[in-house]
Parts: sequence; C-alpha cells; structure tokens
Amino acid sequence: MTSPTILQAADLSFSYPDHEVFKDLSLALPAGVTIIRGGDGRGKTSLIRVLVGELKASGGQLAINGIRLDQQAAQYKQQVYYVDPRTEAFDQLSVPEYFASVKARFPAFNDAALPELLGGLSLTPHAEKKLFMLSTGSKRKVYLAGAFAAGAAVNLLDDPFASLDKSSINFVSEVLADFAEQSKQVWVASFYETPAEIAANEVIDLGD
Ligand SMILES: Nc1ncnc2c1ncn2[C@@H]1O[C@H](COP(=O)(O)OP(=O)(O)OP(=O)(O)O)[C@@H](O)[C@H]1O
Repeated sequence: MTSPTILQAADLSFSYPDHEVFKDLSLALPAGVTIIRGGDGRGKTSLIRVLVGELKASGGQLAINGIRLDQQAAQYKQQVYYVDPRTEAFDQLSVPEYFASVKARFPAFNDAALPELLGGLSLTPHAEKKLFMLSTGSKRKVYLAGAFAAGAAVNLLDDPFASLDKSSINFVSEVLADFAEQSKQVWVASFYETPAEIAANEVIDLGD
C-alpha cells in the first residue's frame, strides 16, 4: 500500500529576476524523510522557502493535506515549521520562551520530549539563556529541537548538520530515523551530499 501524499507540488517553478532556479518540479511527499540534495547554489534554500510559502513560485501549485497555498495561505502555513538558521528574529527570547512561541503556533507541541531533546543536543547547560548568547551551532540546535517537538505536518530543515558537533549529528540522525517510520509528518532536509547516516524515503536531486 502506498502512503498518502501530505505535501504536493505540481509544476512548481521559481526564478530570481536574473535567473531560473528550478522549473516544473512536481512532488508528492508522503510521511517520512525527504532529502533535497544539491551542490553550492543549486537552489536548496530557495526550494525550501518556496515550499514554506516565504518565496512566491513563478508557476505551479502547492498543497499540504489538500490545503492549497494559493487558496488558503494562512491554513497552509500553519502546517509548516521552518526557521531560517541565520535569523536573528528570536535573539531576545530565552530558550524556554522560544519553545513557548513554537507551542503557541503548534498546539500538538510535545513538552514531554524537551528534556531528551535538550540532552541529546547538549543544550542542557544553555537551557535558560537568551538566544543571542548562544553559539551559531547551539542556536541551530534550539531551532531543531523546536522542530522535533512542534508536531507540524511539514518540517523543513535547511542543512541541519551545519555547525553541529558529531554527537549532535548522530542524535539528529537518530531522531530523523524515528520520524522516517511515522505516518503523519513530512521531514524535508537539505544537504550538499546525501549523508550516509540518514535513510531517506525520497530524494529530490537538484544536481551539482
Ligand atoms: N535573493 C537572491 N537574489 C538573486 N539570486 C539569489 C538570491 N538568493 C540566492 N540566489 C541565487 O540563487 C541560486 C540558488 O541559491 P540557494 O541559496 O537557493 O541555493 P543553495 O543550494 O541553498 O546554495 P548553498 O548550498 O550555497 O547555500 C544561487 O545561484 C544563488 O546565488
């Protein structure tokens, strides 16, 4: 039996004013883990931001659980967790305040998972700090922990191993291996090279 599609893209195209990034991309992503693979500048981040609804596609359609971005944008976006890893938007929040903000958006937020997530990502010593006090890697880990707890239907992780220590990479891989087995959430992660640690259900290859 094939799993039902959660995230659907039909003939999706995206261009910056001076060049085309991708054209007529069609996707039918079921629950589990999908990897976007591509070399430098191939469009991984742009594709993620189009799927989130932050960048407007130049053509095509997107739907999550049958809710179309062009018809019900707010309801579509409510189903998506994505944080630009470089954002400074949450810098003035403490780690618990950041998680509270995620919980306010995603009612299925799993508070009970936080201690294990913080431990697995070696964030426990930083658990009360404000985000601006954290290193790039620790901040990225807070956003990853937020994703893992949020319970969103679609989760987009841009280069999730970047700036992470080996033990956190192993932990993220284990968490994603668990999410590969469930039936309600799509996990899309972009990488320069498909990592051996991650068994993806689907791969979107943007080339080198
Ligand atoms: N705001 C922008 N305006 C114009 N071109 C852009 C813009 N942002 C990115 N680009 C270009 O679009 C292409 C795709 O960029 P994107 O960041 O999506 O690729 P990527 O695969 O995520 O790259 P990397 O792995 O280097 O982060 C690149 O050629 C990039 O230089």
